Amino acid sequence: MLYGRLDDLRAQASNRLDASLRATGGTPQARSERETTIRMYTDQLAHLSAVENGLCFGRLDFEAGERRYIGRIGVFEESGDYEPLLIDWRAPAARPFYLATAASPEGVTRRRHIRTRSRTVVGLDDEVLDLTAVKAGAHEEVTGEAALLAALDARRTGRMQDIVETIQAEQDRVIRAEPGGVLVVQGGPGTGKTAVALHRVAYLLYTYRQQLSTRVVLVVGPNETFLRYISQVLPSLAETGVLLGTVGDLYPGVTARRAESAEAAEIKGRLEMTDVLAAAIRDRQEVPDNDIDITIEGDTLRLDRAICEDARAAARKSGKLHNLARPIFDTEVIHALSLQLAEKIGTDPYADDPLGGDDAPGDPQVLSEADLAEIRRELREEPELKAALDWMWPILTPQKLLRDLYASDERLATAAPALTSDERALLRREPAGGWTPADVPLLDEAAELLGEDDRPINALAEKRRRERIAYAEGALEILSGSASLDFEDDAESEILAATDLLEAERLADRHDEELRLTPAERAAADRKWAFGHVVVDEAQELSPMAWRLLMRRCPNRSMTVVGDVAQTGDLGGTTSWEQALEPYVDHRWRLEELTVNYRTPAEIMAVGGGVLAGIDPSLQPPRSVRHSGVDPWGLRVEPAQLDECLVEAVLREAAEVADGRIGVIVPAGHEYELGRVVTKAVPDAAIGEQPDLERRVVVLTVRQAKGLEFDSVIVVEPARIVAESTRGYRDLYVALTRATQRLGVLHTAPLPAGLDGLRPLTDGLRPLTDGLRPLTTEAASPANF
Ligand SMILES: Nc1ncnc2c1ncn2[C@@H]1O[C@H](COP(=O)(O)OP(=O)(O)OP(=O)(O)O)[C@@H](O)[C@H]1O
Repeated sequence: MLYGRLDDLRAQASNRLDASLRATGGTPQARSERETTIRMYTDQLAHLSAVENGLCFGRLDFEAGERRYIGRIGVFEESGDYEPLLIDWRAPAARPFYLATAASPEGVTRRRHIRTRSRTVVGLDDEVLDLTAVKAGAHEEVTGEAALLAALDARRTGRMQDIVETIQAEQDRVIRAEPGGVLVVQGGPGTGKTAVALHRVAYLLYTYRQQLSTRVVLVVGPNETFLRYISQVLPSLAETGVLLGTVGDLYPGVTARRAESAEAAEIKGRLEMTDVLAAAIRDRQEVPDNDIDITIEGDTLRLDRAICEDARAAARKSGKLHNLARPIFDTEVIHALSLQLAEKIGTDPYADDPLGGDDAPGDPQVLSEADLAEIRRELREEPELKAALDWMWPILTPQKLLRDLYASDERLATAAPALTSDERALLRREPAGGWTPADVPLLDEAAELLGEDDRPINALAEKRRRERIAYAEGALEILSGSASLDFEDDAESEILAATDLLEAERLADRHDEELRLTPAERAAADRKWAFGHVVVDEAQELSPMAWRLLMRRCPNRSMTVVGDVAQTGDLGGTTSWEQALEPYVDHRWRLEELTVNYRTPAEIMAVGGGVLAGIDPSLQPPRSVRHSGVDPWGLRVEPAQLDECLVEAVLREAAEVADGRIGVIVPAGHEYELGRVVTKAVPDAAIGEQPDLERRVVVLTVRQAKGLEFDSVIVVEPARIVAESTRGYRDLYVALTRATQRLGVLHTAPLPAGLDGLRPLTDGLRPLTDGLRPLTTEAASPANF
């Protein structure tokens, strides 16, 4: 019945779309409306297709006999009272599905999880919400335990899946929290922070669609690979129109793919770079050491240091941004030079009047104000002077400012005296070669400090608009035919002309809309876009400069910030939310903590916990929701055997996880060398900048593995991972917590401190496991769905 209704809705949308596509011609307004309709029905069809799988996944039975079905979207009866057939998981009426417990049943007597494959029910899990029926050993904090464990034990696919069927109570609270202000969601590895953040976006769009769909929600992730990994989640929840990006993507027109050292990125991320940029701009406001002679109409004028210094002081004092202050600088210089000329002319009683003025010779006021204006105009056109002005106060783009700064030891020394010479050397680079992600917040900051002179762009836009109005007026004239000619009365025809013009303007604006992009596309192209809500994932990795950029994009401070300060790997990242957020919102941010680890089985988390204790004994690892029954293994080998053993380990893990995914996490800089070793045995293993996560085996660094997960993980050379960064132990903690089932550690050097919970493989690389063991499962018969 539900799928029948879904098919009807699809057929309806499809017919309407066809009709809109078939329609042709019409007024510009009709065409524009058709465009909107086509977009609307296309979106509707995409939404209805997205919910095909798992359309209905839950049922609630209430004490009073009421029954509610919970699903991915709301579906209503076609006629009558439009009774809900299926309740959208985000609607308040669906909430007991996630919150009701035996201790607090909210009127619910039974919660049913319905598992489907295509359109067929393949399993039901019932929970009777009655304290007397609670089974010994069941987890009280977990709702829908059987369905949850089935989801957690499922093989990974290389793409993150939605969790809409098994959202847990502590996650539900975060998902449905009010959108205002900054909400920080802190949680250890695998606590569902990413999943929660994405479901929160879907919830906010459902609840506040009007405001958010036009202002757009921005989701920021740590890298491209991660964004691809999560990219299916929102579409599977029938939500599109959200902008996903890294901080490096947030400067329109710049693609930040250049690599650089972690140390250089850290320096660029420091807050003091705002002072460096401000100083770099001041450094571009130069005065000449020697006087510059400008010849105009046979007279030589002297552009001396004093004139330039006064002009510079006046332009700086204006308080305008660099590019916007240039006209002031020009005016001051030109004014001083024109006075020089006036003085020359005025003090030479025998001079011919060069400008044909009619002042009497000998009169000190030989030039009229009009003459002076003419002189100034001529001076403005003088190429020599123009070149001098361009040199002294150049109009700068952020790109030029930064490129020139990095390319010059002198400029760096002047702008960044507080950095050590070694630090400045890390910033030094030749202009060609593109931008790094850490450059992007600096470009953004520079754009703010330089100011954009948008007058030429506005003038062009206005010109285009007028052309379109003229065109639309023409179109209207043709449409209205001779109607306006029938008016005899002058006044009336004037009124008509005015309304015509209004209509023409409206049509011109409509025409603009016709060419329009979706709000998300417009947001991506606009540096000054103010997003309706911003979600930051792996937020602990953001540098202070990156925070500044994001706060600029979110002036209403409606943000969800998710991360784990124990997992910070970037040298410029934060280990304190307080420190990161205080400059922008002071103490006005809320903290929610997620405490249950859904990804990593308890055996693996015990190993991770040992490393975490070494990082900071006050940090608690999250509680794992399940055991796997498989202890993580460790194998020390001779360096000469490493390649061979790595291949063996990969093959054996592949056999263990059948069609699951294996992640081989290696020290940075060794991904290609070890990747080649692996690809010899597994030719389609993925390596590289943006590895394909859907391949069975992926070789990657910790930085690339951030936020990802695999059925089985092999960590290679942990001591080297620790040694390569001052945050090496945190990196190791991240690496150890990527597995959903199995973990192995292969090493040639002694293990780093804290990593002593591994089971040594004394007998080589024989298969170890007796399989995963979920804690409890309870299945009801699929018959009575
Ligand atoms: N309620 C849930 N039901 C089913 N699966 C869940 C649930 N919560 C989390 N998971 C699963 O647990 C895994 C970890 O979730 P997620 O990646 O969101 O965690 P995280 O806190 O962002 O981890 P990390 O900090 O390590 O990146 C994912 O596979 C996710 O689908």
